Amino acid sequence: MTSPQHPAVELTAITKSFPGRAGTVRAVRGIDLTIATGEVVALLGPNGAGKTTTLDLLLGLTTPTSGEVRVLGGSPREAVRAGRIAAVLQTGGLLRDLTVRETVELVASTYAVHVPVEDVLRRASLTAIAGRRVSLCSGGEQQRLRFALALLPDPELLVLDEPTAGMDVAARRAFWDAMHAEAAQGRTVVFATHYLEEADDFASRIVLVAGGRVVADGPADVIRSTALGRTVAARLAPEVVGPAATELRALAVVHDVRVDGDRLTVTTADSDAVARILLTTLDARDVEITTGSLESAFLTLTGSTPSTGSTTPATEGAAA
Ligand SMILES: Nc1ncnc2c1ncn2[C@@H]1O[C@H](COP(=O)(O)OP(=O)(O)OP(=O)(O)O)[C@@H](O)[C@H]1O
Repeated sequence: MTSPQHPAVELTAITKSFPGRAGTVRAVRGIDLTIATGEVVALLGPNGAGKTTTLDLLLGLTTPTSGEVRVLGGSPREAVRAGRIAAVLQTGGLLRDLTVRETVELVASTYAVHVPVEDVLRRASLTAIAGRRVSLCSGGEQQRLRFALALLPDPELLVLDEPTAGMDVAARRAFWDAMHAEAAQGRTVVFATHYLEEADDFASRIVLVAGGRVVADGPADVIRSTALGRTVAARLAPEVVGPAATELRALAVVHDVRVDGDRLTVTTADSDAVARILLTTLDARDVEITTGSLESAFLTLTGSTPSTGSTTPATEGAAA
């Protein structure tokens, strides 16, 4: 299924601008991104971060203003034409009067070669509702139908734009269960999401996008520690707490020290060093090291919240 000699995705110095009433909207402002075959990558970012534009570039639905997009070693259009890349987009053409199976059969008839219809229905957990009219399907079921359609050409790369938007928790879980099975087959999956938990739970790598740029890229725990460092908490003898807080605040690797009774909580870039001091020179008890939440990391890195974020792309050429 794979072309190991090429990365699945190579974006080099990509920019994309759109003309807008208030001037040029710079939706993507210089993204370099390489995604290896078999990776499951979340593009996580607030509204207007440039996620959809980036996915559109991968799918050849739009071309970059500058820079180069390579997909599976060729152009996006070549990959789409060969059925090597497929997408589940937020909206898009389902015929309401057809049943689920009829929809899959219709789209299958447009491919010279495709995966058997019953196979994709099963993989998208649609077999039980294959006879249901599309107009009677829930939003989650319609997304699973779009997913089934994306599986028909047996793509190497699946691109999903907020595939679970509007789904309840159970529907979201069912959707990702189906996606997990596809990823386990070695398919590369790139998806955009506002949901931190979704990125954290499902992706092996998170690319945090804000204002048309990549602001962090790595496993969720790396992103957390980049943004926040870690927290070391411990209990100390009451007479030691005050001087210990002063001593720790003086260290360059310490961001913050909070005192609550005999408990000290230290936010630091070097939790090992702080734990060592607490244990060896301050005789601390109950030492705990934790990483911050991804939610806080997101706030620190992008300056906005993931689901209600208001990071706006820069405009230029407008009278300020
Ligand atoms: N065709 C277009 N014409 C003008 N501006 C556009 C166009 N497409 C996108 N934009 C603008 O570019 C910016 C980035 O949009 P994009 O849809 O890529 O962000 P996003 O991260 O996917 O946001 P959301 O999470 O809200 O879908 C936004 O300010 C958007 O309004």
